[in-house]
Amino acid sequence: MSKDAGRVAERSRTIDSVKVALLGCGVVGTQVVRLLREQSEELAARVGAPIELAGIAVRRPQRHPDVPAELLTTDAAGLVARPDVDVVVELMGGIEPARDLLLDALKNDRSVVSANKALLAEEGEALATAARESGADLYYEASVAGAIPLLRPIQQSLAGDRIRRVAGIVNGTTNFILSAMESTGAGYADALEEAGRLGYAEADPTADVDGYDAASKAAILASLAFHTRVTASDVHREGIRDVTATDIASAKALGCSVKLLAICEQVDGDAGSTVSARVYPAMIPKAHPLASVSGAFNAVFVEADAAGPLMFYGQGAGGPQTASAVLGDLVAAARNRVIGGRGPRDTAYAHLSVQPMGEVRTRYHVNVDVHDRAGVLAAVASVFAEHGVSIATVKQEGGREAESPDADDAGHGGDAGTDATLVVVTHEAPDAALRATVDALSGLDSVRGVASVLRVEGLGRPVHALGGAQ
Ligand SMILES: NC(=O)c1ccc[n+]([C@@H]2O[C@H](COP(=O)([O-])OP(=O)(O)OC[C@H]3O[C@@H](n4cnc5c(N)ncnc54)[C@H](O)[C@@H]3O)[C@@H](O)[C@H]2O)c1
Ligand SMILES: N[C@@H](CCO)C(=O)O
Ligand code: NA
Repeated sequence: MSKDAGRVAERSRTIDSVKVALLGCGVVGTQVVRLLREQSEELAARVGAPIELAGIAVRRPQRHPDVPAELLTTDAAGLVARPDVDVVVELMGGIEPARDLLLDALKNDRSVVSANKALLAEEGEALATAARESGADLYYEASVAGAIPLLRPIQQSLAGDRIRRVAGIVNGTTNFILSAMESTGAGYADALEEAGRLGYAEADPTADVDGYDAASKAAILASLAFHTRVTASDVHREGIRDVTATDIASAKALGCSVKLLAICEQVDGDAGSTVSARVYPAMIPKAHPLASVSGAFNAVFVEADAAGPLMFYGQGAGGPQTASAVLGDLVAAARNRVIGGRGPRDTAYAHLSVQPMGEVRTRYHVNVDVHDRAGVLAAVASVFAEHGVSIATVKQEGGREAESPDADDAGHGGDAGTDATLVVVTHEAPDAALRATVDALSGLDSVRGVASVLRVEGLGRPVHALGGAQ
């Protein structure tokens, strides 16, 4: 009998209840405690043995009057090291001390359940290695898209298929802000304030609005979908701070919505396959199902060779919602303890390198503020052409006809009433070419400035409304 199998067999002989150490009792932890209490009999029936809390590590015990005092401890390391603990549920967040605590737990054959995307995105390899070596389980369904069952379908239900792309809305706070901007015409600052008032945005919203949270989730998704290792720092990241009410209005005019997308793709090239993982706000056609995902909801498209497109939709955040995913993982880990099984290992065998962002091909919507004078359109178009960026459509907004029909038309713009905006939508081009185009445009005499650049993502569907084939 192998060392692993021996350990598993020994566990199944000795377990008459599954003992859980809970680390952290905040928004999610409180709900996990509640559900464990309220559903204890059903959970015992599903697992085959009762799930019992061995202890709860908190910072300030006096802040948890609803929890039996004998369960509370400020000594998280001591709790994890207790010999009767079978599963450690980590809901503290942050990298340390969570990392060391979970590595210790796994090395000592405690299974681990965590909702900590920052930790999983950064230290997934070390944690998976520790789990593999000890034969313990490592589950983290709650870390991406909260309540939505997503990681288990990717890892297990689609294990026989080949996933090509995982793309979607994985941050509820930013989706709430962008939806509010679209529905009310509000600016970014007002929408953020509203998100804070309703409890979606945290006091420091940086992780959400600057895309760090979504980048961690993208790293986890790309690693699982493509059987490789992608960390948060491998993910190209742009947040939503610079999205303006004008961007949203421009998108609307083109039949699009602006969404903060996390996109993970396997890219097959002559030199082999690479993985692209990126987070940025992009226009998507309103006809695309992701465009109608509003408020704090999440939705993720998974495209696999045989299965085709699949969509996962639901609440990606919130105490009870996230606790649902944590409990699902806990039941899986507890069942394995009771019956002597073991969950699937992470299979990071592909060792794919990450495609540089400059090589990623998408379409772009560019607003160029210009002096409305003869030749400006040709000058702007030639800059796109020189950089190999093909224009699909161009439209002029404002300018002499619209704003100042009686103005002297000598063709020397720059004075009030002679400004215009060229709205350019391109065909697919490499990101580096578009960046160089924007830099060069800013140097033209006739250009007042590049007001905005937003990517346009069809996500597998042609963007007919914007002109030209993709
Ligand atoms: N809230 C959500 O909607 C949501 C959704 C998905 C994932 N998550 C993840 O779940 C985890 C928990 O999130 P939350 O919203 O419950 O956070 P929270 O801040 O409400 O709770 C965390 C708790 O852990 C405690 N804690 C932190 N360090 C500790 C330590 N060293 N020892 C003991 N206690 C400690 C804090 O005092 C706090 O009470 C995070 O990793 C978060 O990213 C949260
Ligand atoms: N802050 C995250 C919580 C869920 O991970 C969000 O807004 O989606
Ligand atoms: Na999930």
